[in-house]
Amino acid sequence: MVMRLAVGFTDDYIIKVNNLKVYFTKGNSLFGKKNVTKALDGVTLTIKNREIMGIVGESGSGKTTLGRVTIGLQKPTEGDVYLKVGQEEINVSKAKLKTISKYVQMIYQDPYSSIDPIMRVYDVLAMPLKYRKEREIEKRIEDAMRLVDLPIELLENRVYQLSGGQRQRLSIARAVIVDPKYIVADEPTTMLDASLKGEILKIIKDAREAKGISFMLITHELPIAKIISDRITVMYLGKIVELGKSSDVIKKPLHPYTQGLIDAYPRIDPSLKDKLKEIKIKVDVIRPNKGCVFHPRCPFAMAKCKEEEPQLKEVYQDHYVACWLY
Ligand SMILES: Nc1ncnc2c1ncn2[C@@H]1O[C@H](COP(=O)(O)OP(=O)(O)OP(=O)(O)O)[C@@H](O)[C@H]1O
Repeated sequence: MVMRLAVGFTDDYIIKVNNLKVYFTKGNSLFGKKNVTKALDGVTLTIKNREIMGIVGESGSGKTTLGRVTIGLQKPTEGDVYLKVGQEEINVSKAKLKTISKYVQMIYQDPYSSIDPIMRVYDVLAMPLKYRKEREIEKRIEDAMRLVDLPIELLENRVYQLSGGQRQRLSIARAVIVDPKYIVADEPTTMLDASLKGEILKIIKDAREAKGISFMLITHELPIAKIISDRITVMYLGKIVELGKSSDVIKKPLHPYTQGLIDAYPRIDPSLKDKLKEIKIKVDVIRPNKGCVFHPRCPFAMAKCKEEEPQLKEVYQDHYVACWLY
C-alpha cells in the first residue's frame, strides 16, 4: 500500500489520484448476469505542476475515463481525485463542477464535433470570456490566436471554413483562453495527417511553456507521447502497468506490454527492432479473474503471474513497473 501511494509522489502537483476505481455495470440482474466493466481498477498517480503526462494504451485501457475523472466529468466508484491550486486542495469528486471548471479544460479528438461549425471563430473564443471587459476579451483572443499560430484575419470566418488542423488549433485556443491550470488532451492528433500532428504537439508544448499549464496527453500512439511528454504512464485494462520518465519508458521499457507497444512502432528507435522481435504479444484480449491482468497475452507469463497480481514497484529511480519479472 505504501508503495502504491508513493508512485510519483510530490507536493508540487496539480492532480493526484489515489486507488481510483471506475466500474460500469451493464445488464439487468432480474433477467441475467450483470456485466461489470472495470474501466479503472486501482489507479494511483500524480501529475506535477507544468508537467505533460502521457497516458498510453490500446483502446479500452481506460485512458479517457481517467482523463474524465480528473476533471470531474466522471464520478469514481471508489478512490479520490485531488486538484491542487496554490495551497488549496480540491476534492474533485465531491466539489461542484462549477468550482472545478475554473481550473480545468478538455481538448477532444474530433474538432469537427467539439465546436459548432457555424459559429464565427471570434465567438468561439469570446464565449468562455463573457462578463469580462471588452478590452480584456480582445487582448485574450489576440494572445490565444498568436499562441496557437492562427492568423487574426480568421476571426471573422465560420468554423466550417477552417481546415482540420486550424480547427484543432482553435480548440486549443478555446481551452487556454480561460487560463486553466490543467488540460486533458484526449487523442488531440488522432484525426490529423502526420504532417499536422507535430504542429499540434508543439502548440501544446508552447502552451505549457507560456502559461505553465499541466497536461494529461491521452494517446494510443506511443510515438506521440514520446514527442512532448515528460513522463509516460502505460495502461492496460484499467491498470497502470508502467510509469516513468518518457526517455526511460521508451529506451528501457520494462513491462512486456510496453515492449510490445514499442515493437509496434520500431521507428522510435531502430536499434530496438531486432532486440524486440522475440516479444510478439498474443492478440486475444481476455481479462483474467486473478493474477496479472496481462498474463493471457504475455509471452513471459509464469505460474505466479496467473495467481498473484503484481503491484507497481520502483525498479529504477522514478521508473515503476507492475510485473513479476522484476
Ligand atoms: N459510459 C460508459 N458505460 C459503459 N462502459 C464504458 C463507459 N465508458 C467507458 N466504458 C468502458 O470502459 C472501458 C474503458 O474505456 P475508455 O474509453 O476509458 O478507454 P480508452 O483507453 O480511452 O479507449 P478508447 O481509446 O477506445 O476511447 C472500455 O471497456 C469501455 O467500453
